[in-house]
Amino acid sequence: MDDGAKEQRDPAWWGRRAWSLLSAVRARAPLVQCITNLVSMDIAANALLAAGASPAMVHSLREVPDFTPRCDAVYVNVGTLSEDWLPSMRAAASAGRPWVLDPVAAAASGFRMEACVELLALRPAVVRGNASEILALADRSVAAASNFKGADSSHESVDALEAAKALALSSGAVVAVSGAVDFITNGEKFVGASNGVPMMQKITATGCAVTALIAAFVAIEPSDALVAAACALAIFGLAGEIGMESSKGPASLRMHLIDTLYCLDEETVTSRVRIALRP
Ligand SMILES: Nc1ncnc2c1ncn2[C@@H]1O[C@H](COP(=O)(O)OP(=O)(O)O)[C@@H](O)[C@H]1O
Ligand SMILES: Cc1ncsc1CCOP(=O)(O)O
Ligand SMILES: [Mg+2]
Repeated sequence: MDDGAKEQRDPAWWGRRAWSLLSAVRARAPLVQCITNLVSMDIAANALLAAGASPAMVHSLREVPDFTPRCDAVYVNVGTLSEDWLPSMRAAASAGRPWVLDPVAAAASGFRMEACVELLALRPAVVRGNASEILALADRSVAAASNFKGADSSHESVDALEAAKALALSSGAVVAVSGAVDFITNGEKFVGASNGVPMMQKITATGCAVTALIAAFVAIEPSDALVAAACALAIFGLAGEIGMESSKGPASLRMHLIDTLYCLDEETVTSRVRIALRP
């Protein structure tokens, strides 16, 4: 077992790591370029701001040479992919900044799957998807199944563990599968983050927002994308958990989740983040 793995067997270590990364995001306000889908722009930008980062929804190809090199991280999301945006995604992903991919509804079409596969070859630090997206991407398969649900998952995160491992090994990226338990792997280690509430699935683009948050954490910790991704997922889930205590349904949860993300303090993060290295 390496030294990192020894530390990571201690749940309290994760609480301290999550707090130190959130504090660093607040202190350093990393600039995150987001080339993300039209549905998610608002919640992703608000989640980044509430966490202390600076979002910039900049997607013109002509702005990439000037703008992207000045960013601390890049977030690419194919949720409302079009021919026009793919060149910007390629260029931003190739600009030498750490970047993160959200393969929304990867199996929706051959065009989308090919785009995801091409982007994967540009070495994202992290790929975060729901279980159906990670299963499809690992297989490079376009949906034939009758239970295909587009941007929503028709699988549990635990169903995609092997796929996540294979995808991490074939791409070199850290792969995060979200769900009741979020699983994060580099192909060797598996970490589980179990904060969150099921109602988060009833708010559109929560997955996109947490991938944006992963990009902000990767900006702070580019050399350990596994830790960055696990801590971002747990922090976002914790904000959902606490936000749910004051919410009646998806719309109020959206508001309370963002407020909670903004207000999280050291005591709450260190005592309530639930991350564990899996055997
Ligand atoms: N059953 C669940 N219980 C707790 N949290 C969940 C559950 N399902 C999803 N989440 C959380 O909701 C967020 C979005 O995940 P998910 O719904 O899997 O992504 P997507 O929106 O891309 O389909 C993540 O933070 C995840 O941890
Ligand atoms: C509904 C929808 N349609 C295209 S992108 C999108 C949002 C998907 O968000 P998430 O992946 O977080 O569910
Ligand atoms: Mg998604």
